[in-house]
Amino acid sequence: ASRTMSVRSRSMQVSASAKSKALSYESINHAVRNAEYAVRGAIPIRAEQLKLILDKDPGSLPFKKIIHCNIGNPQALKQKPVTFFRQVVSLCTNPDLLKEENREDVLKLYPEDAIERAHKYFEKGGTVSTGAYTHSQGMPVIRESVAKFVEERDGFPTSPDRLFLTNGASAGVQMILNLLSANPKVGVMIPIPQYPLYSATMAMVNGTAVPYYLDESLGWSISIPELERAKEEAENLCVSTKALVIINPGNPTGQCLTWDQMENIIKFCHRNSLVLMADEVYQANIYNDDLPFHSFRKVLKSMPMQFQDLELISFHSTSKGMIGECGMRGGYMHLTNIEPDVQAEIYKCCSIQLCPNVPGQIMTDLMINPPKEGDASYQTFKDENNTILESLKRRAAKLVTAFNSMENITCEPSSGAMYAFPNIALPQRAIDAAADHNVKPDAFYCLQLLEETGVCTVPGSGFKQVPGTFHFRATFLPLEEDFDHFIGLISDFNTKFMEKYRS
Ligand SMILES: Cc1ncc(COP(=O)(O)O)c(CN[C@@H]2CONC2=O)c1O
Repeated sequence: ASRTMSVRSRSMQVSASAKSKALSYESINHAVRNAEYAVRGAIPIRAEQLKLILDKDPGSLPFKKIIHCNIGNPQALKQKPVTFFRQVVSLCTNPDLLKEENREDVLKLYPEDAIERAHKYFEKGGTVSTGAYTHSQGMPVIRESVAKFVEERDGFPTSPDRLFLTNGASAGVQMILNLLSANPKVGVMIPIPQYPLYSATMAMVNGTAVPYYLDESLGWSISIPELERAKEEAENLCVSTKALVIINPGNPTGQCLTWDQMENIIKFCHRNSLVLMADEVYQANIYNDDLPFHSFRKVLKSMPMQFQDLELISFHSTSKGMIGECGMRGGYMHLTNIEPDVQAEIYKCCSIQLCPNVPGQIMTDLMINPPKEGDASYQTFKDENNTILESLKRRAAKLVTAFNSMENITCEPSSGAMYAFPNIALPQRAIDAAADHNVKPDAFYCLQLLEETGVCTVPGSGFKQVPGTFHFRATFLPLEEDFDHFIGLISDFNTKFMEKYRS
């Protein structure tokens, strides 16, 4: 019987391999195949391979570790979580810690205000357990808190019903891009360079990405004539543009918009009947006091009545700021002037996903509603927050200055976000060598940098760029104690690279 079984199972295997697979590269949705996401593309994939080699044989490569500067993932580079936030989330996920009979013991480990805050999520408008599905838009008690945050930040009230908590900003962005892309001739304007969530998602939903170029010579600013040009070019291709994506502060470029620039963008969207998608995930990552963050909602609400029907969708995330809670997958999207029947469709999409994850919802509330002056945990929170902010400011300035001191490299200031995006004037011989290796020139530079130093970055081609220009993106997230070493690795590599390929 066992022999029969083995023959039968072998014959079934043969038949399976002989029959073409139901799921083959050729048979899958080509829209998925067309999507590209360089932040975790070829260079980071190679970095993972090198890491496995180092794990097996530590001395086998010209460096001891990989420095992952390809992704804005602060806690992966040893940034500590904010104490109060993790105290509250841990209290919420272990119900025994909130039982009255355990209070005396729990108070030995947790401050009273953390226990008090944790209870809030299990009261009216909250949940019964972090393991239970919540309202499709997220817990009402948290959406009320976000509405209060928005009103205090902007000076204009909003309703919790216009807020949707999301599994990171990505989930919200993808839902809206999908909703917009009614057919392949619908266009969404996206910045170049851009965070590739946008171009990848537009490919996946069979929409048309309508690129508009940021002006590197003007600090990556957005020009209205360029927006007009891009939209007109799309119209000439019979593409009907429905939305404009703005990332402010910018990723990968780090620029921050001024109030006037934002007003002009709103006017452009209004006169062209475009939905404005405001990606504001880096709103707390502000390093230049002369360029403070303003939300698009605040600017819009401050403008004359004629603009007050502009359709605006704003996105926020727990992945950035001073907290870097990327893995918690928290965030929200905020609808302004979106038609009720369209909001109902967005609600349906959220309901199909059931609900955003509950720890991420709680982290979203903690992000926008941290300890206040007078709370037991306020001083610790304030010290932790300011320490991280001041360090990010120093690292941003230091990395940009370092890039500007390297041969054939120039770099615009990083006034916000988590990245520097230097421009490399690659010698022709390097461009030719890249062609010989069948890789794009800036990818060739990034690959050589990785193979020789362990520093993992993302080539500018992964964010798209003006043809004939070359860039790469590096985060400034390595801890300050490692920062000089990190910069030295890139600087020494660049000197050797330019020496080797100097025309
Ligand atoms: C501009 C922008 N929008 C949205 C997101 C998505 O964030 P969530 O984690 O909330 O989904 C990111 C993440 N930043 C990516 C990830 O790390 N490095 C990056 O460039 C981003 O940079």
